[in-house]
Amino acid sequence: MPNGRLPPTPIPIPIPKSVVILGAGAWGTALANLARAKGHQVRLWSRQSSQTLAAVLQGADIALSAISMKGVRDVASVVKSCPLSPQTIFITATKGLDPQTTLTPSQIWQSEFPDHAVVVLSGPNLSKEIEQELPAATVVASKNSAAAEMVQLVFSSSRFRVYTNPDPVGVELGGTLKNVIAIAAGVCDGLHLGTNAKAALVTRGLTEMVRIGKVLGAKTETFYGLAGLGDLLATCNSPLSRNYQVGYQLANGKTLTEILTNLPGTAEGVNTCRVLMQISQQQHITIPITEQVYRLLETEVTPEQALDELMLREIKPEYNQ
Ligand SMILES: NC(=O)C1=CN([C@@H]2O[C@H](COP(=O)(O)OP(=O)(O)OC[C@H]3O[C@@H](n4cnc5c(N)ncnc54)[C@H](OP(=O)(O)O)[C@@H]3O)[C@@H](O)[C@H]2O)C=CC1
Ligand SMILES: O=C(CO)COP(=O)(O)O
Repeated sequence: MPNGRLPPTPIPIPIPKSVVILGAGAWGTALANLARAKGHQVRLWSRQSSQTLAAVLQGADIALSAISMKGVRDVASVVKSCPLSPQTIFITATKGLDPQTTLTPSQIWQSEFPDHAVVVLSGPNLSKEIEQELPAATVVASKNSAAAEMVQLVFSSSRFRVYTNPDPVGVELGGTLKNVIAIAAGVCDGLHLGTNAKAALVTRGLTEMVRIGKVLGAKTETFYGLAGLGDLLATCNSPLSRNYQVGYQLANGKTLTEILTNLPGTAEGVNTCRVLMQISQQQHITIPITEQVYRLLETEVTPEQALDELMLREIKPEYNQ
Protein backbone atom coordinates (compact mmCIF):
# COMPACT_ATOMS: atom_id res chain seq x y z
CA MET A 1 0.00 0.00 0.00
CA PRO A 2 2.67 2.58 -0.98
CA ASN A 3 0.12 5.39 -1.58
CA GLY A 4 -1.89 4.55 1.57
CA ARG A 5 -4.89 3.32 -0.42
CA LEU A 6 -6.47 -0.12 -0.08
CA PRO A 7 -6.20 -2.22 -3.26
CA PRO A 8 -9.55 -2.59 -5.09
CA THR A 9 -11.62 -5.60 -4.04
CA PRO A 10 -11.42 -8.17 -6.82
CA ILE A 11 -14.75 -9.15 -8.40
CA PRO A 12 -15.50 -12.75 -7.32
CA ILE A 13 -15.07 -15.24 -10.15
CA PRO A 14 -18.31 -17.19 -10.72
CA ILE A 15 -18.44 -20.84 -11.71
CA PRO A 16 -18.59 -20.78 -15.54
CA LYS A 17 -22.19 -20.94 -16.74
CA SER A 18 -23.82 -22.07 -19.93
CA VAL A 19 -25.35 -18.86 -21.31
CA VAL A 20 -27.70 -18.79 -24.31
CA ILE A 21 -28.36 -15.41 -25.89
CA LEU A 22 -31.58 -15.14 -27.88
CA GLY A 23 -31.25 -12.37 -30.49
CA ALA A 24 -27.96 -11.77 -32.30
CA GLY A 25 -28.50 -8.06 -32.94
CA ALA A 26 -26.37 -5.20 -31.58
CA TRP A 27 -27.28 -5.73 -27.92
CA GLY A 28 -27.36 -9.54 -27.93
CA THR A 29 -23.88 -9.62 -29.50
CA ALA A 30 -22.45 -7.09 -27.01
CA LEU A 31 -23.88 -9.05 -24.05
CA ALA A 32 -22.53 -12.30 -25.51
CA ASN A 33 -19.05 -10.75 -25.66
CA LEU A 34 -19.31 -9.54 -22.04
CA ALA A 35 -20.27 -13.05 -20.87
CA ARG A 36 -17.51 -14.69 -22.97
CA ALA A 37 -14.94 -12.30 -21.52
CA LYS A 38 -15.93 -13.63 -18.07
CA GLY A 39 -15.17 -17.20 -19.18
CA HIS A 40 -18.75 -18.41 -19.65
CA GLN A 41 -19.74 -20.79 -22.39
CA VAL A 42 -21.94 -18.69 -24.68
CA ARG A 43 -24.23 -19.70 -27.54
CA LEU A 44 -25.94 -17.05 -29.64
CA TRP A 45 -29.27 -17.79 -31.38
CA SER A 46 -31.21 -15.82 -33.98
CA ARG A 47 -33.78 -16.64 -36.65
CA GLN A 48 -30.86 -17.11 -39.07
CA SER A 49 -29.22 -19.79 -36.89
CA SER A 50 -28.81 -23.26 -38.39
CA GLN A 51 -29.49 -24.86 -34.97
CA THR A 52 -33.01 -25.11 -33.53
CA LEU A 53 -33.90 -23.26 -30.34
CA ALA A 54 -34.36 -26.58 -28.55
CA ALA A 55 -30.81 -27.68 -29.47
CA VAL A 56 -29.27 -24.35 -28.47
CA LEU A 57 -31.11 -24.25 -25.13
CA GLN A 58 -30.02 -27.73 -24.07
CA GLY A 59 -28.28 -27.53 -20.68
CA ALA A 60 -28.60 -23.71 -20.44
CA ASP A 61 -28.11 -22.17 -16.97
CA ILE A 62 -29.15 -18.80 -18.34
CA ALA A 63 -31.34 -17.83 -21.31
CA LEU A 64 -30.96 -14.13 -22.07
CA SER A 65 -33.39 -12.49 -24.48
CA ALA A 66 -32.17 -9.44 -26.42
CA ILE A 67 -34.90 -9.76 -29.02
CA SER A 68 -36.76 -6.70 -30.32
CA MET A 69 -40.17 -6.28 -28.69
CA LYS A 70 -42.01 -7.39 -31.80
CA GLY A 71 -40.48 -10.87 -31.59
CA VAL A 72 -40.63 -11.51 -27.82
CA ARG A 73 -44.06 -13.17 -27.58
CA ASP A 74 -43.40 -15.55 -30.49
CA VAL A 75 -39.94 -16.53 -29.31
CA ALA A 76 -41.14 -17.02 -25.70
CA SER A 77 -43.86 -19.38 -26.89
CA VAL A 78 -41.37 -21.43 -28.97
CA VAL A 79 -38.98 -21.59 -25.99
CA LYS A 80 -41.91 -22.92 -23.91
CA SER A 81 -42.06 -25.96 -26.17
CA CYS A 82 -38.32 -26.71 -25.60
CA PRO A 83 -37.08 -28.99 -22.81
CA LEU A 84 -35.43 -26.80 -20.14
CA SER A 85 -33.87 -27.39 -16.75
CA PRO A 86 -36.18 -26.09 -13.97
CA GLN A 87 -33.16 -24.08 -12.75
CA THR A 88 -32.71 -22.12 -15.99
CA ILE A 89 -32.78 -18.39 -15.23
CA PHE A 90 -34.31 -16.06 -17.82
CA ILE A 91 -32.83 -12.61 -18.35
CA THR A 92 -34.65 -10.03 -20.44
CA ALA A 93 -32.78 -7.07 -21.94
CA THR A 94 -35.54 -5.88 -24.33
CA LYS A 95 -36.77 -2.29 -23.82
CA GLY A 96 -40.34 -2.23 -25.08
CA LEU A 97 -44.05 -2.89 -24.45
CA ASP A 98 -46.24 -5.48 -26.15
CA PRO A 99 -48.77 -3.67 -28.39
CA GLN A 100 -51.46 -6.34 -27.97
CA THR A 101 -51.38 -6.75 -24.21
CA THR A 102 -49.32 -3.71 -23.04
CA LEU A 103 -47.25 -6.20 -21.00
CA THR A 104 -43.53 -5.67 -20.43
CA PRO A 105 -41.10 -8.32 -21.77
CA SER A 106 -40.41 -9.67 -18.25
CA GLN A 107 -44.14 -10.06 -17.65
CA ILE A 108 -44.38 -12.07 -20.87
CA TRP A 109 -41.44 -14.33 -19.90
CA GLN A 110 -42.78 -14.75 -16.36
CA SER A 111 -46.26 -15.67 -17.58
CA GLU A 112 -44.81 -18.31 -19.92
CA PHE A 113 -42.40 -19.60 -17.23
CA PRO A 114 -44.11 -19.04 -13.85
CA ASP A 115 -41.74 -21.43 -12.04
CA HIS A 116 -38.51 -19.92 -13.36
CA ALA A 117 -36.62 -16.88 -12.08
CA VAL A 118 -36.84 -13.92 -14.49
CA VAL A 119 -34.26 -11.12 -14.22
CA VAL A 120 -34.45 -7.73 -15.97
CA LEU A 121 -31.16 -6.23 -17.19
CA SER A 122 -31.35 -2.53 -18.07
CA GLY A 123 -29.27 0.63 -17.80
CA PRO A 124 -27.38 3.29 -19.78
CA ASN A 125 -25.83 0.79 -22.18
CA LEU A 126 -25.26 2.05 -25.72
CA SER A 127 -24.01 -1.17 -27.29
CA LYS A 128 -21.41 0.49 -29.56
CA GLU A 129 -19.60 1.90 -26.49
CA ILE A 130 -19.75 -1.44 -24.72
CA GLU A 131 -18.29 -3.17 -27.79
CA GLN A 132 -15.39 -0.67 -27.56
CA GLU A 133 -14.88 -1.80 -23.94
CA LEU A 134 -15.64 1.68 -22.60
CA PRO A 135 -16.75 1.57 -18.93
CA ALA A 136 -20.48 1.28 -18.23
CA ALA A 137 -22.86 0.32 -15.42
CA THR A 138 -26.16 -1.50 -15.50
CA VAL A 139 -28.88 -2.85 -13.20
CA VAL A 140 -30.24 -6.38 -12.75
CA ALA A 141 -33.59 -6.70 -11.01
CA SER A 142 -35.78 -9.62 -10.06
CA LYS A 143 -38.38 -10.74 -7.54
CA ASN A 144 -35.87 -13.55 -6.96
CA SER A 145 -32.92 -11.77 -5.32
CA ALA A 146 -30.65 -14.86 -5.47
CA ALA A 147 -31.11 -15.02 -9.25
CA ALA A 148 -30.33 -11.29 -9.61
CA GLU A 149 -27.16 -11.73 -7.53
CA MET A 150 -26.10 -14.68 -9.68
CA VAL A 151 -26.60 -12.63 -12.86
CA GLN A 152 -24.67 -9.76 -11.26
CA LEU A 153 -21.70 -12.09 -10.75
CA VAL A 154 -21.97 -13.52 -14.25
CA PHE A 155 -21.64 -10.12 -15.98
CA SER A 156 -19.63 -7.93 -13.55
CA SER A 157 -16.20 -6.92 -14.77
CA SER A 158 -13.75 -4.03 -14.53
CA ARG A 159 -15.50 -2.49 -17.56
CA PHE A 160 -19.14 -3.42 -16.76
CA ARG A 161 -20.37 -2.62 -13.26
CA VAL A 162 -23.60 -4.41 -12.37
CA TYR A 163 -25.93 -3.31 -9.54
CA THR A 164 -28.87 -5.29 -8.18
CA ASN A 165 -32.28 -3.72 -7.57
CA PRO A 166 -35.48 -5.24 -6.10
CA ASP A 167 -37.87 -3.43 -8.49
CA PRO A 168 -37.95 -5.31 -11.83
CA VAL A 169 -40.97 -3.37 -13.16
CA GLY A 170 -39.31 -0.02 -12.41
CA VAL A 171 -35.98 -1.06 -13.94
CA GLU A 172 -37.69 -2.37 -17.05
CA LEU A 173 -39.95 0.68 -17.44
CA GLY A 174 -37.01 3.07 -16.97
CA GLY A 175 -35.30 1.61 -20.05
CA THR A 176 -38.53 1.45 -22.00
CA LEU A 177 -40.12 4.83 -21.29
CA LYS A 178 -36.93 6.85 -21.85
CA ASN A 179 -36.93 5.83 -25.51
CA VAL A 180 -39.94 8.08 -26.19
CA ILE A 181 -38.28 11.01 -24.42
CA ALA A 182 -35.10 10.29 -26.45
CA ILE A 183 -37.11 10.77 -29.66
CA ALA A 184 -38.26 14.14 -28.28
CA ALA A 185 -34.64 15.00 -27.31
CA GLY A 186 -33.52 14.24 -30.87
CA VAL A 187 -36.19 16.63 -32.16
CA CYS A 188 -35.02 19.27 -29.66
CA ASP A 189 -31.41 19.02 -30.89
CA GLY A 190 -32.48 18.74 -34.53
CA LEU A 191 -34.34 22.06 -34.17
CA HIS A 192 -31.31 23.60 -32.35
CA LEU A 193 -33.48 24.67 -29.41
CA GLY A 194 -30.53 24.98 -27.01
CA THR A 195 -29.38 23.62 -23.67
CA ASN A 196 -32.13 25.20 -21.55
CA ALA A 197 -34.84 23.61 -23.68
CA LYS A 198 -33.12 20.21 -23.57
CA ALA A 199 -32.77 20.36 -19.76
CA ALA A 200 -36.45 21.26 -19.42
CA LEU A 201 -37.52 18.50 -21.79
CA VAL A 202 -35.46 15.76 -20.13
CA THR A 203 -36.53 16.83 -16.61
CA ARG A 204 -40.22 16.99 -17.50
CA GLY A 205 -39.75 13.73 -19.41
CA LEU A 206 -38.55 12.11 -16.20
CA THR A 207 -41.64 13.45 -14.38
CA GLU A 208 -43.77 11.81 -17.08
CA MET A 209 -41.87 8.51 -16.73
CA VAL A 210 -42.44 8.55 -12.95
CA ARG A 211 -46.15 9.28 -13.46
CA ILE A 212 -46.58 6.27 -15.77
CA GLY A 213 -44.34 4.08 -13.62
CA LYS A 214 -46.38 4.74 -10.46
CA VAL A 215 -49.58 3.61 -12.17
CA LEU A 216 -47.88 0.48 -13.55
CA GLY A 217 -46.53 -0.57 -10.14
CA ALA A 218 -42.92 0.73 -10.24
CA LYS A 219 -41.12 2.39 -7.32
CA THR A 220 -40.48 6.10 -7.88
CA GLU A 221 -36.89 5.93 -6.58
CA THR A 222 -35.95 3.46 -9.32
CA PHE A 223 -36.49 6.21 -11.91
CA TYR A 224 -33.82 8.34 -10.21
CA GLY A 225 -31.23 5.56 -10.57
CA LEU A 226 -29.18 4.13 -13.44
CA ALA A 227 -32.08 2.40 -15.19
CA GLY A 228 -34.17 5.59 -15.16
CA LEU A 229 -32.32 8.91 -15.10
CA GLY A 230 -29.05 7.19 -16.09
CA ASP A 231 -30.46 5.67 -19.25
CA LEU A 232 -32.48 8.82 -19.99
CA LEU A 233 -29.30 10.94 -19.95
CA ALA A 234 -27.33 8.49 -22.08
CA THR A 235 -30.03 8.09 -24.70
CA CYS A 236 -31.12 11.74 -24.87
CA ASN A 237 -27.53 12.93 -25.36
CA SER A 238 -26.04 10.47 -27.81
CA PRO A 239 -26.32 10.26 -31.59
CA LEU A 240 -25.52 6.55 -31.05
CA SER A 241 -29.11 6.16 -29.82
CA ARG A 242 -31.44 5.02 -32.57
CA ASN A 243 -34.40 6.65 -30.80
CA TYR A 244 -32.56 9.99 -30.59
CA GLN A 245 -31.73 9.60 -34.30
CA VAL A 246 -35.42 9.13 -35.16
CA GLY A 247 -36.25 12.47 -33.49
CA TYR A 248 -33.22 14.27 -34.91
CA GLN A 249 -34.02 13.21 -38.45
CA LEU A 250 -37.75 14.00 -38.10
CA ALA A 251 -36.73 17.54 -37.11
CA ASN A 252 -34.64 17.65 -40.29
CA GLY A 253 -37.63 16.89 -42.49
CA LYS A 254 -37.23 13.15 -43.10
CA THR A 255 -40.32 10.93 -42.99
CA LEU A 256 -40.59 8.16 -40.39
CA THR A 257 -40.57 5.54 -43.15
CA GLU A 258 -37.35 6.95 -44.65
CA ILE A 259 -35.72 7.07 -41.23
CA LEU A 260 -36.68 3.54 -40.18
CA THR A 261 -35.62 2.09 -43.55
CA ASN A 262 -32.07 3.38 -43.10
CA LEU A 263 -31.76 3.03 -39.31
CA PRO A 264 -29.25 0.40 -38.13
CA GLY A 265 -31.35 -1.78 -35.78
CA THR A 266 -34.45 -1.18 -33.70
CA ALA A 267 -35.90 2.11 -32.36
CA GLU A 268 -38.34 0.74 -29.77
CA GLY A 269 -39.63 4.20 -28.82
CA VAL A 270 -41.85 4.32 -31.92
CA ASN A 271 -43.91 1.30 -30.83
CA THR A 272 -43.64 2.19 -27.12
CA CYS A 273 -45.12 5.63 -27.79
CA ARG A 274 -48.19 4.06 -29.41
CA VAL A 275 -48.66 1.60 -26.53
CA LEU A 276 -48.29 4.42 -23.98
CA MET A 277 -51.09 6.36 -25.67
CA GLN A 278 -53.30 3.28 -25.19
CA ILE A 279 -52.31 2.99 -21.51
CA SER A 280 -52.71 6.71 -20.82
CA GLN A 281 -56.24 6.70 -22.26
CA GLN A 282 -57.24 3.61 -20.26
CA GLN A 283 -55.65 4.83 -17.01
CA HIS A 284 -56.16 8.60 -17.43
CA ILE A 285 -52.47 9.52 -17.15
CA THR A 286 -51.33 12.94 -18.40
CA ILE A 287 -48.32 12.45 -20.67
CA PRO A 288 -47.97 15.62 -22.78
CA ILE A 289 -44.48 14.94 -24.19
CA THR A 290 -45.36 11.39 -25.21
CA GLU A 291 -48.58 12.69 -26.76
CA GLN A 292 -46.70 15.22 -28.90
CA VAL A 293 -44.17 12.55 -29.96
CA TYR A 294 -47.11 10.35 -30.94
CA ARG A 295 -48.75 13.13 -32.97
CA LEU A 296 -45.43 13.86 -34.68
CA LEU A 297 -44.92 10.17 -35.57
CA GLU A 298 -48.47 10.09 -36.95
CA THR A 299 -47.76 13.31 -38.97
CA GLU A 300 -50.59 15.09 -37.13
CA VAL A 301 -48.19 17.93 -36.17
CA THR A 302 -44.87 19.33 -37.39
CA PRO A 303 -41.91 19.43 -34.93
CA GLU A 304 -42.44 23.19 -34.51
CA GLN A 305 -46.17 22.73 -33.78
CA ALA A 306 -45.35 20.03 -31.21
CA LEU A 307 -42.98 22.46 -29.50
CA ASP A 308 -45.65 25.19 -29.40
CA GLU A 309 -48.23 22.75 -28.01
CA LEU A 310 -45.88 21.90 -25.13
CA MET A 311 -44.85 25.48 -24.41
CA LEU A 312 -48.41 26.81 -24.47
CA ARG A 313 -50.05 24.26 -22.17
CA GLU A 314 -52.03 25.67 -19.27
CA ILE A 315 -49.62 27.17 -16.70
CA LYS A 316 -49.45 25.14 -13.46
CA PRO A 317 -47.37 24.29 -10.39
CA GLU A 318 -44.23 22.16 -11.03
CA TYR A 319 -45.55 19.39 -8.77
CA ASN A 320 -49.19 18.44 -8.36
CA GLN A 321 -50.22 18.21 -4.71
N1 LIG B 1 -28.42 -1.66 -29.01
C1 LIG B 1 -28.40 -1.13 -27.80
O1 LIG B 1 -27.57 -0.27 -27.52
C2 LIG B 1 -29.35 -1.62 -26.76
C3 LIG B 1 -30.53 -2.23 -27.09
N2 LIG B 1 -31.41 -2.61 -26.11
C4 LIG B 1 -32.67 -3.27 -26.44
O2 LIG B 1 -32.41 -4.57 -26.92
C5 LIG B 1 -33.39 -4.95 -27.89
C6 LIG B 1 -32.69 -5.37 -29.17
O3 LIG B 1 -31.96 -4.24 -29.62
P1 LIG B 1 -30.80 -4.36 -30.69
O4 LIG B 1 -30.00 -5.59 -30.47
O5 LIG B 1 -30.11 -3.09 -30.70
O6 LIG B 1 -31.68 -4.54 -32.02
P2 LIG B 1 -31.26 -5.19 -33.38
O7 LIG B 1 -32.25 -4.70 -34.36
O8 LIG B 1 -29.81 -5.01 -33.64
O9 LIG B 1 -31.52 -6.77 -33.14
C7 LIG B 1 -32.81 -7.24 -32.87
C8 LIG B 1 -32.79 -8.72 -32.67
O10 LIG B 1 -34.14 -9.14 -32.46
C9 LIG B 1 -34.45 -10.18 -33.38
N3 LIG B 1 -35.83 -10.12 -33.82
C10 LIG B 1 -36.52 -9.07 -34.30
N4 LIG B 1 -37.78 -9.43 -34.59
C11 LIG B 1 -37.89 -10.75 -34.30
C12 LIG B 1 -38.94 -11.69 -34.41
N5 LIG B 1 -40.16 -11.32 -34.85
N6 LIG B 1 -38.69 -12.95 -34.01
C13 LIG B 1 -37.48 -13.30 -33.57
N7 LIG B 1 -36.43 -12.45 -33.45
C14 LIG B 1 -36.65 -11.19 -33.81
C15 LIG B 1 -33.54 -9.91 -34.57
O11 LIG B 1 -33.42 -11.14 -35.24
P3 LIG B 1 -32.96 -11.23 -36.75
O12 LIG B 1 -31.50 -10.95 -36.72
O13 LIG B 1 -33.30 -12.64 -37.10
O14 LIG B 1 -33.75 -10.19 -37.49
C16 LIG B 1 -32.26 -9.49 -33.87
O15 LIG B 1 -31.54 -10.62 -33.42
C17 LIG B 1 -34.31 -3.73 -28.05
O16 LIG B 1 -35.44 -3.91 -27.26
C18 LIG B 1 -33.45 -2.57 -27.54
O17 LIG B 1 -34.25 -1.52 -27.02
C19 LIG B 1 -31.11 -2.44 -24.80
C20 LIG B 1 -29.94 -1.85 -24.42
C21 LIG B 1 -28.96 -1.39 -25.37
O1 LIG C 1 -31.19 1.58 -24.67
C1 LIG C 1 -30.19 2.02 -25.17
C2 LIG C 1 -29.08 2.58 -24.37
O2 LIG C 1 -29.22 2.27 -23.02
C3 LIG C 1 -30.05 2.05 -26.64
O3 LIG C 1 -30.78 3.11 -27.12
P1 LIG C 1 -31.36 3.07 -28.60
O4 LIG C 1 -32.23 1.86 -28.68
O5 LIG C 1 -32.08 4.36 -28.74
O6 LIG C 1 -30.18 2.97 -29.53
